[in-house]
Amino acid sequence: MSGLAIEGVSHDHGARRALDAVSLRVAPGQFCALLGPNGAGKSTLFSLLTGLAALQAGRIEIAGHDIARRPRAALTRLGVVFQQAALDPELPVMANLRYAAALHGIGGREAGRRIDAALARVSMAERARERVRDLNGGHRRRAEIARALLHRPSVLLLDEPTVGLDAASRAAITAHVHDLAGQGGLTVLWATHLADEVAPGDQVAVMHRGHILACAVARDIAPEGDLAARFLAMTAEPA
Ligand SMILES: Nc1ncnc2c1ncn2[C@@H]1O[C@H](COP(=O)(O)OP(=O)(O)OP(=O)(O)O)[C@@H](O)[C@H]1O
Repeated sequence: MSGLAIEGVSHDHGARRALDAVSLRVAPGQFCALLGPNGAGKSTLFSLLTGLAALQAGRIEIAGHDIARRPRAALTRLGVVFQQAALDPELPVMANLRYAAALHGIGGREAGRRIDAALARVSMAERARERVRDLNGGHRRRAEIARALLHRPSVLLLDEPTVGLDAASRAAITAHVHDLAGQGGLTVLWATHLADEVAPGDQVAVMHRGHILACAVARDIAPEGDLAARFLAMTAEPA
């Protein structure tokens, strides 16, 4: 399948099991929230999806390419927005994106076209000439998302992309990325510990202590509509 497939992935950090037989499928064009408290294993899963850590057990396919057997093919289909900023704050958005495009071997007019398109997708076209340092937190994150779209990935990973943002910026980024999936056809895996970033029609994988506890449409996990309360109940630690 051309979305994202994770099958039976287990991972140990020394004696500590961080992931235990994790399986998850995200269909093409679907937005999936990976919802887990601190220590659930989200970062470990992301490091496997991005090829930063080697798979110990199980299988990962990105847009139909097995990450262990065809890492290059798999990783070129993947866009990643890391928690840490990937843009140079002293440079304008445009210069940052030209550099990022060059890293993908994209230059000249094609780079200009891709940058314009990527910025337009996150409503940032008018900020191309501003220095990253001068942008507010929400616009910085949107510029990071534009960077991740330059090579036209089919799967986009975002690792807690709203950390440190105010409520309005959080809502704007969440809406933009939902649009990238719904209208743009991107497959999105969005790691968060905030249930209010999930729309009722989103797929949600609830993760806790290295396990996927539930994977379904949000309104099926919390039929009364209170996903935050349901999430807390599912992941509550004994007092
Ligand atoms: N390098 C490491 N060495 C040892 N244990 C680790 C290492 N990285 C993660 N762990 C442990 O693995 C488990 C999963 O951690 P991970 O960082 O993947 O979770 P997370 O859901 O991303 O949490 P957070 O939101 O706090 O980053 C935790 O128990 C953590 O302490």
